[in-house]
Amino acid sequence: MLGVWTTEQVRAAEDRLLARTPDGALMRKAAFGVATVAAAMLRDLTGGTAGRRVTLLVGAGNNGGDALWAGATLARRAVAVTAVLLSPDRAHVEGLAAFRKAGGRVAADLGDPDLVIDGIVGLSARGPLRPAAAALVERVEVPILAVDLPSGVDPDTGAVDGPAVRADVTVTFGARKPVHVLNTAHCGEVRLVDLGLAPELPDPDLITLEADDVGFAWRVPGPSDDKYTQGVTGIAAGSSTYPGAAVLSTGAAVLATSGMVRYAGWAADHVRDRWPEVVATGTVEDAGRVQAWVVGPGLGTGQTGRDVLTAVFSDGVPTCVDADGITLLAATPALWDARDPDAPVVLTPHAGEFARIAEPLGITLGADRVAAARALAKRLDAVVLLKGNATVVAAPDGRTLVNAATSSWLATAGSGDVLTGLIGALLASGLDPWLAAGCAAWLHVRSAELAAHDAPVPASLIQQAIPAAIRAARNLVADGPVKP
Ligand SMILES: NC(=O)C1=CN([C@@H]2O[C@H](COP(=O)(O)OP(=O)(O)OC[C@H]3O[C@@H](n4cnc5c(N)ncnc54)[C@H](O)[C@@H]3O)[C@@H](O)[C@H]2O)[C@@H](O)CC1
Ligand SMILES: [K+]
Repeated sequence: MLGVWTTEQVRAAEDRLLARTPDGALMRKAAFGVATVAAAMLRDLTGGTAGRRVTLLVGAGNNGGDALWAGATLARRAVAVTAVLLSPDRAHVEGLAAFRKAGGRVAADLGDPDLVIDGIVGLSARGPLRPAAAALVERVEVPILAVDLPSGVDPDTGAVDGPAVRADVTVTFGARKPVHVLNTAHCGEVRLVDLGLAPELPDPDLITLEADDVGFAWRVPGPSDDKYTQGVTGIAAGSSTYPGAAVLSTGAAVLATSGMVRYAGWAADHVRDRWPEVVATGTVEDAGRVQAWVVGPGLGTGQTGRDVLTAVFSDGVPTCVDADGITLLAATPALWDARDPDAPVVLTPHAGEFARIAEPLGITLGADRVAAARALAKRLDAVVLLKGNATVVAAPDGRTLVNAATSSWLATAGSGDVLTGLIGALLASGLDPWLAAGCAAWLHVRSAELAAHDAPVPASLIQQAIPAAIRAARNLVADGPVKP
């Protein structure tokens, strides 16, 4: 599990650390980390460092100071370093002096570099790149290393509202900030330089799950388990128009649990044909006992859908509501009345579904996706999994995790149905609903990575990669769930 802290939290922690650290020591440590990564990138790109060319884009604050100190270190290693000062009067004084002393050169233009270091703006960034910086960045044709964060991207929301740096690698300091998990497309690979900040940091604002967290959370059957004790997942999905949604979500649940899966709905024959191990019936009432329900994928938004949702809620078990289920709740809020207040609900909207259900409640999906997901989770007393390139999962109590996509191959028809089935299986296994949604999101991304191999991948192949993704997560957990 990796922690993520807001810029306000990081700033306060840095102030406490700075108070007991010699002047300039933290900046030099940060800059040394930048120089080390820059040298490694140069070696990868060109086979060496001596005589290679690096251009620094230097803004007005300490972020530019980091770049200048890093430039000084590189210049001492015989790299030809040029600095373009975007605010020459406000450039970091000590950093600039060290840079010049080491043999760095100040110039008005980019030159012809092998690598560019973005030290335009860091933690204090507000809004997109200003025109002069934007014009320079637009002309960069070589890899970019961003200092702390890619300039022009909002540090706390990852939002981009105009010109911004798209980095290949971002070297950040002390703690990950929200931008690093919310906008991996602009950050590229994120490296963290340890500044010794940990003792000063409060509890993280967000977390992001790693493979071993997911492996640890996955329920492994013991010798006394049978098909019922591991949790039975119920799937109420599909219609004559969308039988495929039923097959995809049910199959994902089958592959994600060694317990049992029941299906209730129109597509029972389709489901049985593809997944003979599923106990399939026509209605929720006939389905038998389950420990969690999935409701919504391909369900339709008419009276049948409303009846199914009501029947599922009346069962009083943890429930994941997706797709048409969300649209139904948005159109007919009275459907919530059937919910047992003690039974957790997980909602899995994409941006459009989020707007549908949240806007009537006065919650809009703006640049701050974390704030929006948290507000809706609290308001509806439900876990909200907001889909997107970075998936945000907020619990009603405020716990929030972000799962960053590593590519966009998951954005394919039916992919959401697979995710829903995974969530259902994890809910049925008794996992905390927030963690269940987070682990499912992680596994979904991993399955797509394994299935895609840098090519388009249909949802049915993402589904087939589920066992391999579970194995990848579980392999990191020695002898089962023993993590302290
Ligand atoms: N505080 C510390 O202990 C440390 C800070 N470090 C560095 O210091 C950075 C923060 O430095 P600062 O607080 O001086 O601020 P920045 O360097 O982030 O920003 C400097 C100034 O740029 C201007 N600015 C804001 N948005 C802009 C935009 N879109 N385009 C152009 N200019 C813009 C503002 O006037 C702002 O005050 C961190 O990101 C990190 O790189 C590191 O040296 C590690 C230690
Ligand atoms: K930067």
